[in-house]
Amino acid sequence: MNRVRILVLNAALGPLDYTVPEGVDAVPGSVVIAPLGPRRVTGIVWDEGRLPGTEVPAEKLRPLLGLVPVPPLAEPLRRLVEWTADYYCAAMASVARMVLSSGGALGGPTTTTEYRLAGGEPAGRLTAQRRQALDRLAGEQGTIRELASAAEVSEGVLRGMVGAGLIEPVEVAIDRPYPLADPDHDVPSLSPDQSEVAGRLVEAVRAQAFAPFLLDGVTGSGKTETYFEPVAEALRMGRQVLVLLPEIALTENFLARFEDRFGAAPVLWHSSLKSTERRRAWRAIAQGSAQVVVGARSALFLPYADLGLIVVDEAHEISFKQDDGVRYNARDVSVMRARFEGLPVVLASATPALESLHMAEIGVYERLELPSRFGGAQLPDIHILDLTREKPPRGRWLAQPLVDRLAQRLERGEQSLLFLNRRGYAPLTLCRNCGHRFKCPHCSAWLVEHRLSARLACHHCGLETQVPEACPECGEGDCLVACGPGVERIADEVAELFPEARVAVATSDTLGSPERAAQFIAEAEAKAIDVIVGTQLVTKGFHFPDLTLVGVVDADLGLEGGDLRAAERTYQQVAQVAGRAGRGSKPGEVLIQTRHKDAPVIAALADGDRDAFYAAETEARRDAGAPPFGRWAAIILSSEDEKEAREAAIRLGDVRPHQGDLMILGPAPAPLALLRGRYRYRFLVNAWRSANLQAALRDWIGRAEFAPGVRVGIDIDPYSFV
Ligand SMILES: Nc1ncnc2c1ncn2[C@@H]1O[C@H](COP(=O)(O)OP(=O)(O)OP(=O)(O)O)[C@@H](O)[C@H]1O
Ligand SMILES: [Zn+2]
Repeated sequence: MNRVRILVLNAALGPLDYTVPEGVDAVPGSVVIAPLGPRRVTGIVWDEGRLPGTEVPAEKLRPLLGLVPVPPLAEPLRRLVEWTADYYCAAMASVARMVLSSGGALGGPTTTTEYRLAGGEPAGRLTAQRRQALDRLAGEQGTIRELASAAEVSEGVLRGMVGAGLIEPVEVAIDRPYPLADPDHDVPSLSPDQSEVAGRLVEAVRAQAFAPFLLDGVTGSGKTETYFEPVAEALRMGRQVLVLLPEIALTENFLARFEDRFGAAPVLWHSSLKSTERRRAWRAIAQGSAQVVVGARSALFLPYADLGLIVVDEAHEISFKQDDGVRYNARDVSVMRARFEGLPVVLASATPALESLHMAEIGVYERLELPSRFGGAQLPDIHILDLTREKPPRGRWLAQPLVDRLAQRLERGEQSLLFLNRRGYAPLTLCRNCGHRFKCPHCSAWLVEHRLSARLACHHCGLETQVPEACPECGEGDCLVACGPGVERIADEVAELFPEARVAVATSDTLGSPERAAQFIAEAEAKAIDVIVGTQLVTKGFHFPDLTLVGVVDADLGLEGGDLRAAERTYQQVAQVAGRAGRGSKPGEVLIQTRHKDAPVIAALADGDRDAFYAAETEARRDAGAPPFGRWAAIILSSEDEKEAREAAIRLGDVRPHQGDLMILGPAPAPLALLRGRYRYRFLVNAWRSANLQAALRDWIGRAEFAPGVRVGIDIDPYSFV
């Protein structure tokens, strides 16, 4: 008799066994519907012998209800699901959910109903809500729910408008094909360096075998143009390509360049896609008609029918690390996927992660270098501005030499970029009268004032409140003081110094949607902006030829706090933002404001001595047994009840393993001791490379018992230490 074991997409359930009814072709990887008590569950038929579970006698098994009409998940993807779950100590079901991440795609129908404005003039007077909907929905099409959120009216209002004929339904085919990309649409002529690198990558695509590359090219060297050639080759071979980008705000720029090169847009994948777009993309990916997919990290787990190449652009970016749900690093999992599938993977960066450089050094990754900027542009001159000597006046943050350079740029009609990695107006607000500090009630964090939206916001849980007129503690009016600068405050300072300058704030608050990002890029390119004040969002990817000055407002900011990669991250951020200067024909200049001009990372930036920085950092990591020489893992215990969290931490501490190859620090209250209403305790584990870290952690946690309100999170290779 034919029985199968399935992986159910519900982490609370173990694997379940079923019989396969006559006529149902269930093979490993098939997505199936199965009965469970009175319910139906979705699952994936797994390979025999690879999902441990208790044997149920055959006569007790129920038959599967049927197959979901999607291609079975291929073997390499099943191995990737297993590997990811095992490596990151996550449930296989949670990983599998990322593969089948478009529930809607699994259903049967091939058309769906969307809505849009019917056009024409409404008869009679409109309610304010209907007016608002008409104003905001021009050019929009989507489900009622999506339109309601776009127009900020209730779904009821829109349904009423459908009834009144103001909004009309449209039948949309889910599987309508995407426009075809043409590998030979507009082929650039590459520089000799670029040609050599591109040639090597094209060869690897043709070879159809696992080959990891580190594409290490200075800012402005044309890494994108270069890796477009192996993309073109994969297209010629009829295979699919995945390009991972760290930030959705960067995609606009990328899409435009992609379209110029290939004559059609790629298929987009990110978390804010509309559900119909998601279904269409998922199905096209699984059927093989999506040629090139550009996406955020979650695109990595999709069921590509015939993948031929993976590119991870800005591969050093920490946003490739997911910090909730399955805590994985898309950069590392990309390499594993390439290995299981047998294909080349390219990690591209001007400031590679130390871990990636190390892999190149020991010969695991092949290193391809682009040592100079494209078109003869020079790397910018870098100067240190010692804030202990050049103090800005009270309440100001830009030292005089930087102000002078800004003035010069404005005079010459060139653009400047000021970088400060802090959103909002001020990181802390307090009452001048009683000293009350505005804190988030759910997190151990200050509320950040955002003047552009007149709100106080918690950057951890998203809480927002209006800025109060009076202090909630002492009741005194007009007594709030902003402490320290955020980008909005720097923008104010520039506006006061140069009232005629056109200043733009560029952060995730102001460039949150693709449309706004596109508008910002268009304005900057048209030189309608003189000074950009931005966070890490503007440090990478952007190419504005007339931008010739970069000011780093506070280079010391990233060095504070307990981040074990602080120096590396500071180096990367400053080097990336410096890389925005002088990309065209005019030379660029960078001023770095710091109070610690002798700190090794600042000195390395000043000397432009990347090799010295990486060498010193490598030695420091070796001494500390830190990655890539040793490994870290974090365990985070949390509960809504402080005492419960603390006791769980103590209990886990009591049963800690004593092994020579593991060092366990903690438990200690996390730096963010309260997050989203949960109290948090942390352990940090430092392991030798040879230790079986995951097995030790699983065994350790398995030995402790926790109250039901306690959550246990394991973070392998953590990037966040809060
Ligand atoms: N072969 C080429 N032909 C024409 N233009 C090119 C070529 N190579 C690069 N460019 C142009 O040079 C500029 C810089 O290239 P690109 O943005 O790809 O650099 P990058 O290496 O990705 O830099 P960064 O790491 O700073 O983002 C872009 O405007 C790009 O279009
Ligand atoms: Zn909060």
